[in-house]
Formats: sequence, structure tokens, C-alpha cells
Amino acid sequence: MFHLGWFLGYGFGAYGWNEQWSGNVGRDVANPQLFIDAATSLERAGFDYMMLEDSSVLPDVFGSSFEYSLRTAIIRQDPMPLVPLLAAATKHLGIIATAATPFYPPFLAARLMNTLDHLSHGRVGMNLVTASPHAAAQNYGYEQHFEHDLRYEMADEWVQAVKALWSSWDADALVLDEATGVFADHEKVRHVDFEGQFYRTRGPLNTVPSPQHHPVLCQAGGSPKGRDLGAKNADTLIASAPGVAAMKEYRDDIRRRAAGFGRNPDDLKVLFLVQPVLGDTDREAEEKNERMLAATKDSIDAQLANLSYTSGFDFAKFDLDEPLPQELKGKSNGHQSVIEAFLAKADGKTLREALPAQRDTTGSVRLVGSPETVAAQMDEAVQEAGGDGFLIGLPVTRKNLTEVCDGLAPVLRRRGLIRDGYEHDTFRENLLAF
Ligand SMILES: Cc1cc2nc3c(=O)[nH]c(=O)nc-3n(C[C@H](O)[C@H](O)[C@H](O)COP(=O)(O)O)c2cc1C
Repeated sequence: MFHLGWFLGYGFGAYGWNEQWSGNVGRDVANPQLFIDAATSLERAGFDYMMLEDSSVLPDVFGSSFEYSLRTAIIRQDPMPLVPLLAAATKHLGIIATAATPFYPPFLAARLMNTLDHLSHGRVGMNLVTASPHAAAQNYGYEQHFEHDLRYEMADEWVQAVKALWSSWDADALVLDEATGVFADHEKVRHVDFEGQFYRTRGPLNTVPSPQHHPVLCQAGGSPKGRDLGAKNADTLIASAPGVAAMKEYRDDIRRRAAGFGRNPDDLKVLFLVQPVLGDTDREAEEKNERMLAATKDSIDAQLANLSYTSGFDFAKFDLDEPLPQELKGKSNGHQSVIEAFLAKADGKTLREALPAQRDTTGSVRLVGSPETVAAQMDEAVQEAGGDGFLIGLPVTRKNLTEVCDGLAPVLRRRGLIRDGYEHDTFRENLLAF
């Protein structure tokens, strides 16, 4: 059996602006109903979790302008207030929201997650990101963003501070004895007095222990430092590795690192990002895939804007019919693993020739066909790569949700590949159930 998550690539944002099948995205922008519908669909299908990505910028690296972002609806509402709405509409689904460690004081994050864990009855998780654009850092008052490896060192310390705050109350600190009038045992609540290189916090939390005590931690680092942060601290890793061999290499490496940190590697579930293309028949799905690939090739601006966002380099400045300047290698302060893989693939090509390869970096394994065919492809990939499951990275439209939740998932369930109901009450217990 494997686990399923859905990755909302624009968080609480807009999906499929001005495209077919995106409903009334213009009229309903910032309306939570689509996300509530998504959560109930995912739960019906037996998903472990829904993961809301986030970022704090209106991207303006590409062309040194907001023009592309505003034309194409690259906006994001804060995902945190959405969590209780999703929780209220569901009973079992895990809900992960993203927090950028450089910008959340540990106390604020620990208290927020504790409270959300109560509101969701033990079903919340936090995706730790270090964020990459300088503009994000500037929104929080920094002159520019911290250097890539430094921000991972900071993130590791940040997690230790957050965990210390969650542990500032013992799980059994609540007495709730109305006869003696004692609410909580003061000997089971203590200061944290956390003094790190980057963060200090006194503690304790002024909130009571939540159902999971330590909400689920999720992470997506690809670089060596990013992998260490995840291997040491995360309960689930969301990964993008091109092809079964790369998936296996990534998972084996993560499990080795986790064991090196004294953890049981089975306590860390690695889910690979995929974008299945489903049709009523294999032929219909292949035709749809061809159309989507052609559209991707045509949408040069979308690819350049995406590269600009992840790298921090303005790709509008490069000549499409020349190779990229060699000196870009090793210079990005952004998503390093993503951008270095692209630069390696672009070697010896013009930028225009290199661009279609960008699509390869967004999905781990090719899944195209009818629900039966895609279920078999997923089974095969997991058997070969040994992954713990998949993260569906399709745009959040009701059509995509229906195809996956009411087409693909029932086939996966009939084949015994995904859960048939939820055994436990909390997200963590369900995640670790197999
Ligand atoms: C599936 C997935 C989801 C991600 N979600 C976010 C996100 O919500 N916010 C963010 O700032 N970065 C996000 N990232 C980027 C990662 O946090 C990280 O910066 C990136 O994978 C590159 O890692 P590296 O810098 O360690 O190479 C995501 C990456 C992946 C693969």
C-alpha cells in the first residue's frame, strides 16, 4: 500500500485562470469553497493529506515587473486561516499548510500549529520552507534573503525551538480536577529557555497540549542541506525526482540520512510529485497529453517566469536563441537543486531548446492513461523506486479532482494499493500506519 497527498502548487491561490474547466475562478477568487470541495473529495478518495504551498511575494523577477504575475493570477491568500475551514468539512484528512521558517518567529509558529491541531482534532501539519526570493525577505524587513545553506542551518535551529515549545507542557500536564480546583500540574510545564545562534525563546507555550502534541512536519528540500533538514526533522517529505532511478536514489539517500540522525527511516514517508494525465481510454489520455505538451512548449513566458522565480535570475534578459551564460552555475540563491538540474540539462543548447525540459522537472514519473493503466503505472513505479507514495500536483479544478478522486482512486483501492478508510484519529497515526 502507498500513501497519497495532493499538492496545491499555488496554495490558497487561483487555479486555471482563464482556462477550460476552472469554474468561475475569476468570480470566486479567494472563496474557500473550492478548497473545501477539494478536501472532502480527497477524504472520500482516502488521501492522507492535502498540502497547501505558500510564498509571500507577488513575483516580479521575470522582466523586472509584476506584469506576468498579475496577468496570470499568481496570487496567494494566507493558507493558515483556511485550515480550520477544511478541518470542519472533513473528519480524517491531514491538512498541511506551509510556513516559511525565516519569517515566522518560532513561538508564533509553535502556538499557531498547536491551536490548529486542536481545531482540527489532531489533523494538522506544517510544511517547512526556507523561501527563496529576496523580495519575500524584503517584505519582512530584511535587506535581502539569507544565503541558501545558512537559511537551512537557521531552519534546523528553528525546528528545535518549535519542538522545544511543543514539549514545554508534558502530554499529561492537564489535571482538570474540578474537586481540587487544579487545572494543570505546574511541575509538568516548564520554561524552554532556548538560546540558539539565531533564535531565542523563553517558553512555555500558554496553550494546552494538542491531540498530536507535535503536529506533523513536512519538508521538500532537494539540496544536500535541504535533504538533511528533512531527514532529521520531517515526518513526510515531498519530492520531485525525474524518473524511477532518481526517485530511488533520492529515497535511499534520505533514508540513509535519517538513520544517520538516529531515526527509524520508516518513520519518514517520501511522497513523489506526479501529474497524472487521465482519460476514459489510454488513447484519449495520450491525445490529451500531446495537447498539454504542445501547450507547454508554446507557453514560453510561463516557463521563463517559473525559472525566474525559482532561480532569482531574470530569464527575460537572456536571448532565447543563445546558450545560457556559463557563470549562472552555482550562483542561484533560490531552489538550488531545481535550477542546477535545469542548467545541467541546458548545457550545449540554446535557451529555447532547453525549455521543454522544464516540464520534466515537475513530475517524477510519467503517468498517462485510463485509470486502470495509471494505477498499474503507479504500482510499478513504487515497486521499482520503493517510494512511500505520491503527491498529486495537478491544478485544483473540480475536473481534476473528479478524475483522480472518483476515477483513479477507486481503481487504486480495488487493487489494494491505497487505504480503504482511516484506522486512526490523528494525521500522524494514519501516516505511520503503513
Ligand atoms: C513538492 C514541492 C513543494 C514545495 N513547496 C514550497 C512552498 O510551498 N514554498 C516554498 O517557498 N518553497 C517550496 N518548495 C521549494 C522547496 O522548499 C525548496 O526550496 C526546493 O525544493 C529546492 O530545494 P533546495 O533549495 O534544497 O535545492 C517546494 C518544493 C517541492 C519539490
